[in-house]
Formats: sequence, C-alpha cells, structure tokens
Amino acid sequence: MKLKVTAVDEQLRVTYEENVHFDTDLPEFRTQGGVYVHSDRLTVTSPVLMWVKALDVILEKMKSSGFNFAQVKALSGAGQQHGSVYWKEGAHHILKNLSPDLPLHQSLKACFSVSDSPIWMDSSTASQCFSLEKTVGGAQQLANITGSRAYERFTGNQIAKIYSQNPEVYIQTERITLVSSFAASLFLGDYAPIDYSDGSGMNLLQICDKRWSMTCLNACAPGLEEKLGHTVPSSSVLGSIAPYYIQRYGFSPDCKVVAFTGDNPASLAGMRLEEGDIAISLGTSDTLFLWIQEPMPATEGHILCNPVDSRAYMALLCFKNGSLMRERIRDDCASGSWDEFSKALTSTVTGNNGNLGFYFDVMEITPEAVGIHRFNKDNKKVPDFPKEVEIRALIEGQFMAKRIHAEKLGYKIMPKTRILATGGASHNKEILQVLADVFNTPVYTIDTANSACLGCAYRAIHGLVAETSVSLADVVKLAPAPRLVVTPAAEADEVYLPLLERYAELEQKVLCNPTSSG
Ligand SMILES: Nc1ncnc2c1ncn2[C@@H]1O[C@H](COP(=O)(O)OP(=O)(O)O)[C@@H](O)[C@H]1O
Ligand SMILES: O=C(CO)[C@@H](O)[C@H](O)COP(=O)(O)O
Repeated sequence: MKLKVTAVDEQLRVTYEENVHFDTDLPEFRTQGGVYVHSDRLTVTSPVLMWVKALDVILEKMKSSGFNFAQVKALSGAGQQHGSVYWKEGAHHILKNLSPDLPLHQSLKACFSVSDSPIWMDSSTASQCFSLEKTVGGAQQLANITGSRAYERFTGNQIAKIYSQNPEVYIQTERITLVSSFAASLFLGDYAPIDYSDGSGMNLLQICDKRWSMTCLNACAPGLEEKLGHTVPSSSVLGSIAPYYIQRYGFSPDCKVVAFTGDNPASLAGMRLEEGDIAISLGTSDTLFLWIQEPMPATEGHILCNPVDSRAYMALLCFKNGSLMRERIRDDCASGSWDEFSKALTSTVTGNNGNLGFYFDVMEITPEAVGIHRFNKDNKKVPDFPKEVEIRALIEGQFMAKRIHAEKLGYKIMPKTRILATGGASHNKEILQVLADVFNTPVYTIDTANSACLGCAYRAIHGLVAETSVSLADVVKLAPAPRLVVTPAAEADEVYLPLLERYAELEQKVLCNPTSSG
C-alpha cells in the first residue's frame, strides 16, 4: 500500500511531495491474517493498523526532513473509495485522548473490531447485492436512489456481509468510517463525518438530497445510521487539528481539517476538470470520470455527488484490470521493462492489423467479464499473439473499452474535448499516444501524476473560503494549466471507428452473464 503527501504554498506551487510504500508481506503484518494473494495491491483486505503506521512513518519522515508543520493552514486528504474501517466500542475515548508520546499505531492498536479492512478489490458480496436490489425494487431503482446499481465493492454490501457473517463483531462496532473519513478522524482526533462525494460510493446515500436512504440502511444491517454518523458537503471544515499533532509535530492550533473524500473525487479536483473534458486515471485501477450537471443513473457506471460543487455530480467508470494487468503483460512480454513495453507500442501499427483482445486477469467491473480473449482480424478466437501484438492489443483494448462505455453513459466527444490523464501510467507517452488515437482527442497531463493528493491540497485551501461561495475554480485559477502531451494521428478515426464497432460486438461474447442487467 502507498501513502502520499503533497503540500502547496499560497501561489499553488507544489512545495513537498512524499510517497511511502508499505509491503503487506512484512512479518509484523502477516500475523494480522487476511487474504494476501501475491502482492500488497492484490489483497481484498488491508490491515487497518498498517494504514495508521504508514501515517506515523510519513509524519516522522517529514519531521526529520525539516518540514514546517506550523505553516499548514488547512489539510485534507483522500482514501481509496469503498473500503471501510470498523471502530470498536470504547475507541472514541482513545481517539480523543491521543498521547503525544506515542506513535498513533500504538495508541490505536486495540481500537478496531475488524483488523483487516475490506477494500475496493473485494467482490465477494454478490448475495448481499442481490438482496439490496430486491429490497428497493431492482437494479435501476437502486441506481436511481444511490447513483449505482449494487456493486460488490460498495460499502453497504460490505457492511451487510460483515453483519451477516459476524453479527457479534458488528454489534461491538461503535462507528464505521470510509477510508477517507477514517484518515480524517485520525487528524481530527474525533470521528469525522463522511463527505457527500465518497458517501455516494456506498449504495446507501440518496444522491438527490444527500441523506441516507433508510430503506438501504435497513436492508444492510440494523442500527446502521448511528454507526455511520451524518454526512457533510465535501468542502466542509470539520474542525481544528487534534492537540496530538500540535504537541508532537508542531502544527498550528489554527490548522483546519477539511473533509476528506474518495481518491477519484479528489482527482477530479486536482485535475480542475472543465465541461466537455474527460479525465482518465491510470492508477492501480483505471477510472474514467466526467463532471456532469444532471444525474442520469444507469445500471452501468456510477453517479457520485460532485466533490467541489454540491449542486453538481460526477460520472465514474471503474476498470479493475488496469495497471496490474499491464504489469503482468509487461512481465510476460517485455522482460518487466516499461521501455521495452513502450517500444512494442511504437513498433506496431495503429489498429494492430485488426488483432484485438480482452485482458481480464480478475473479474472486470466494466464489463462484467473475466479471462483473456484474443481475436484475429477475421473475428476468430486465437490462443496467443506475438509479444508486440499482445502489448498493443492490451492497450488498444483497454482504451476502446473506455470509449465505448463512456459513450454508453451518454458522453460525446466534441471538437473541444480534452483528455486529462493521471495516475502512474500517465508517465508513459507511448501509452498516452494510443489513448489519444483511440479517442481521436488530444491528451493532457498535469505536472504530478498524484492528482488525488494535489486535489486535496486544493480542496484544503478551498475549504477555508467555501462558505463564502467562492468556487474551487476561482481558488486555483493561478495553478499551472494542464500540459499537452500527445495529439491523435491523422488516420486515427478511420482506423478505430470500425474497430470500436467490432470490439463492442465481441464484448458480448466474453461477458460472464450476457442476460444480466450490467
Ligand atoms: N512508465 C510507466 N508505464 C506504465 N505504467 C507505469 C509506469 N510507471 C508506473 N506505472 C504504473 O503506475 C501504477 C501506479 O500508479 P498510481 O497512480 O501510483 O497508483 P494508485 O492508483 O495506487 O495511486 C503502477 O502499478 C505501475 O504499473
Ligand atoms: O473502486 C474504485 C472506484 O470506484 C477504485 O478506483 C478505487 O477507488 C481504487 O483506486 P486506485 O487506487 O486504483 O486509483
């Protein structure tokens, strides 16, 4: 797992960036149990104390590098969406009385009723999803209420699973936070409310009036409203930083904690999306998001409350087989080297001579399919491709899926459309060239691939003035504009329009359950 920090000054210049990488295979964490399949990012749970320890490590590192905590006027943050943290009875008292002499993970070691927190990678809650949709009258009805049909990784279904398998653990839990509100709670020294935007990734919040849906709460577990607390606009100031940080690290008592949110909403803020833009994050998962005014929930994709403007919304598509899938093909076909991987993209032709593929090592979210499926130019299924063709088929396939599913959501590419790319793979220009070609649209990046972190620094500044109706766009208008990285090749549309049609038709063949609602 990773923990990242970005600090900006009043001129919005990035003054500090830090990444701490933690390996869940460390012996001290192995004793926590949980499912560790190969590497830290393929887990479906994460030891919550490890997150706390990562925060201890990063704060100590900043302190020893001379970071001036006293200058921080406001802080905010983001967490991977949908994960949840379960605070045991009595934890509130400990959280409110943190001793500045101890690292956080020591004070909080007995605070969690579930030591391995479920995270977004989990897809084991199909029966809870089925029952939630049934209770409200179907998948579309649930989407109308909460912005999404039932998804296995969404928090309501994860809570329902914990309640049904371990009712005594659920009963011992006094508070349930998302990863984002969990991290905010650590800084606040108190339980932090869930913000509207991350809250809308739970299958529990009514996206129209931003209140919990009592029908959904009751369908998941009893007494849930009390355990979740209330929700707040994403730009709310939650309070001042806890005395612990003032005494141990020298923060100013005036430093404000602004509501934390999900990683994708935070990226939307960091990328300063404008109408017509499309943001694509190529992180562990691939996500695609849009700023929208009118929500039109469907049984594919998600509508979330907008993190920077409470009257607006964002549409989100999530693809589970993102960087981890690219890494696997890089290791199999390019000796583990991104340079070699990129060379394969430049040495093969746009459109891959009609060869295309679907690459889903794990059950995909959009579309619901699994396995590796390769087709030659005559639409015949083939068992393998030469290495270079394999690499291009993977990248073209990933981006064709994004365009097809974004268009299904009603998105139209217009002459002024820009793609704003972020996440680790946005460092790779050859990958971005394929993205530009498939969408026939120029691709821009911002100076950091850590757009979620940067977005939270912007949101922290905005939080200080949000109550006076100043918009985030106004606050960050002096920040550097996105940089043009690649433009589409002249023949892009001619090559990809017919391929996109073929890809969409072939997708039906690889779906796990073509008759399901999505
Ligand atoms: N040059 C590169 N080309 C392609 N992918 C890359 C490159 N550099 C890093 N990545 C990918 O970026 C991923 C990490 O992205 P990041 O945005 O940090 O992830 P997260 O979503 O966990 O925050 C890694 O898994 C790696 O596969
Ligand atoms: O499930 C989703 C969005 O719905 C994922 O996007 C998670 O939010 C994880 O993000 P990354 O760390 O992979 O960017």
